[in-house]
Amino acid sequence: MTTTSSTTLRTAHIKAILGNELHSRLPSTKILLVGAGGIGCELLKNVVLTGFGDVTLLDLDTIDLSNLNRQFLFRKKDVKQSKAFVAAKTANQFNPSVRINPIHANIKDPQFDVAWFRSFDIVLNALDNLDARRHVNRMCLAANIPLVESGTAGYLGQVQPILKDRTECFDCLPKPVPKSFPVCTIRSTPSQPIHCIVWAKSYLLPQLFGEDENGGNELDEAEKQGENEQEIATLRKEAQAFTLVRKALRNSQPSANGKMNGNSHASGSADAARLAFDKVFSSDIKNLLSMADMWAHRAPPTPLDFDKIADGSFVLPGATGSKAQSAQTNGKHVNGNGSQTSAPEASSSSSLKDQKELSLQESLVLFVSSTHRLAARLQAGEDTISFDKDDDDTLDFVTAASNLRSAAYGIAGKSRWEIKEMAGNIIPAIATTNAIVAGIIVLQALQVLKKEYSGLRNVHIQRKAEVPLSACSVGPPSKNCAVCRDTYAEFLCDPARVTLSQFINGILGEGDGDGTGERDVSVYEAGRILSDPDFDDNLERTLESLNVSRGKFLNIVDEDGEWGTISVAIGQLPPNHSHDEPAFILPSPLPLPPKIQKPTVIEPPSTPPRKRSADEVEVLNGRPAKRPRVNDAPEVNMASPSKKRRLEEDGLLILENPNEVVDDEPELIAID
Ligand SMILES: Nc1ncnc2c1ncn2[C@@H]1O[C@H](COP(=O)(O)OP(=O)(O)OP(=O)(O)O)[C@@H](O)[C@H]1O
Ligand SMILES: [Zn+2]
Repeated sequence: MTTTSSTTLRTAHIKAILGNELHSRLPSTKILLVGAGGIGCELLKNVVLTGFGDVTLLDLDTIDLSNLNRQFLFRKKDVKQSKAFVAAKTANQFNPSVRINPIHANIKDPQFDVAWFRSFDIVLNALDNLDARRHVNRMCLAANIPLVESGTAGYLGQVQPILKDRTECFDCLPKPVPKSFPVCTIRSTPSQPIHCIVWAKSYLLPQLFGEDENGGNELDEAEKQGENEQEIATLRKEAQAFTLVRKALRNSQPSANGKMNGNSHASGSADAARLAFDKVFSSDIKNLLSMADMWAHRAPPTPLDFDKIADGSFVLPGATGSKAQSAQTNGKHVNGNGSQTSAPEASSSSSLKDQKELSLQESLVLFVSSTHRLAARLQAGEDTISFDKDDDDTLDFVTAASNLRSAAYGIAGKSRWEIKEMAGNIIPAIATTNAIVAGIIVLQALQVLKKEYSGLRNVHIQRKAEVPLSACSVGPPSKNCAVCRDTYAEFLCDPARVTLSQFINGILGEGDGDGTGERDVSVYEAGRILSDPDFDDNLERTLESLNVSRGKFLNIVDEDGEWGTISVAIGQLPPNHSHDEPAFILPSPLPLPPKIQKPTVIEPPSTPPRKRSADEVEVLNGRPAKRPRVNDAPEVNMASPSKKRRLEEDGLLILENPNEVVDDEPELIAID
């Protein structure tokens, strides 16, 4: 059989489905596929088998053993290799005539600038985090390249085609913020297993093995939010007392084999695990109990007793008879120095051990042994240890500590398996959901390439047996979106030779102030403000000295809120650009932002504008401003911070929250 005939046979079916015209375009269509994980592997397979011929596959990660259950392009021998390279090599065998260019890198790296994005016909996202998704969304808008965005969470999945000025972008709709808990719930009044898990993972583990020496910032914040002052003061003292335990963990010699030493005095030196236990599960709880008010309407916790748990005589209130006994020892024998002959982590080779609930005594043994293992790592030179769901020592520690805390607060315990899932924020990935999503991505991509925009759909995979897939028409861009409503432009330059004022004047050009030309503007990079009409200190500095480089965006915001924001991507000069020419190339034509309907503003009292001092404004080299004007979140409407500033300059004081105390402003007018 000749090569031609085998190719013809290979493509006969797909050609019949797609039609000659579209099918013949696929080999030369340039696709960027971002992410070679669960969705990415399925998608690469689809892309290759559909007949696309030029694929760039980018992923920053290496293969982990836990990926193998669903990332079917990888085998055990590939663990620790680059995902992009292995996926490309495996998928190439499905169709050797496809060019797959693997890149092992972060999509946010500066070399992947707008011009690079523009070199593709379409971008397909197979990512797993908001930050990277937002970045690609923005780059595709700036480059005006269609994007198909996707995601799965267990049985749920979603595919969203995004076309500039035609559809909603990824940021048009606000995204849910990750769940957080009030600091006092975590630190003193937990009522659910997750509170104890978060405490063990995000408070106790960093306190003992991480950088955070007193968790002060969190408490300062809680105080500002108006949480109970006395409780905060107690928590502050509690945090300071960790210093002693941290020292012991870094200096003490844990007893042999990770066995717990029931009596610190008997060993001649304080045992660090015992010290940690006594502090957090006994003294700290006793301190909290001394605040009677706190327990007037809720069940008080029970301080735990190391020795009694170790010898099996500890009884929690409410536990009675044989239940109490089995809850504590599980019938296991405990020897004289408090070590259990079969520690849970060593007791069984079966994975079932991960799924059983630990007795109080087993939690204690695990607490001591994991503390010793982590302390040994610090003593062996590790600077700090933070939680990683795949690091057995940290997972054991969090399992033990959260279960002990749950016991003290009368909360149900959780197995190591459940804790891994909860502490690791794991949403089980289901290969079938990934496969369905990957199939839909290709269908939407084909729709985009055919330019049949009426057929574009936001598709959801849902857990409804009657309607497993829902396909909704795509919405238009949101009028208020601070990402896709910007006017995009590109400024090619050598950041070491271009000043901020050259940039501003160049982009605004010589117009008459009607969207172009000289007008009052502020310039931002991400959350930093680089200049505004009252702050000109940076104007003669180079972009490089302001840490503005290739791949970043500078936003030009109209001070009067009359014109839309211009979002300028910084790109590279062409290699043949002469050194004698200006060190930048302006976009042609210059960006012309749309006119904005001016919001009605209450006439403020006239007060002379106040010049800002340098330390009040942006602090360069990445340090945050004392009082940042805008935050980093793309949802922020860039017009509103400057509107807020204008009002402030006009004498109105805008409070961040209703409790903010103002001491130097005698007259306040409350406005909504
Ligand atoms: N900024 C980024 N640049 C490049 N690749 C990225 C970036 N952020 C995430 N990725 C990649 O996106 C892929 C997402 O795949 P997936 O959701 O299956 O995650 P995973 O890390 O493989 O699995 P799990 O998180 O369950 O261990 C990962 O391979 C990840 O490395
Ligand atoms: Zn948008």
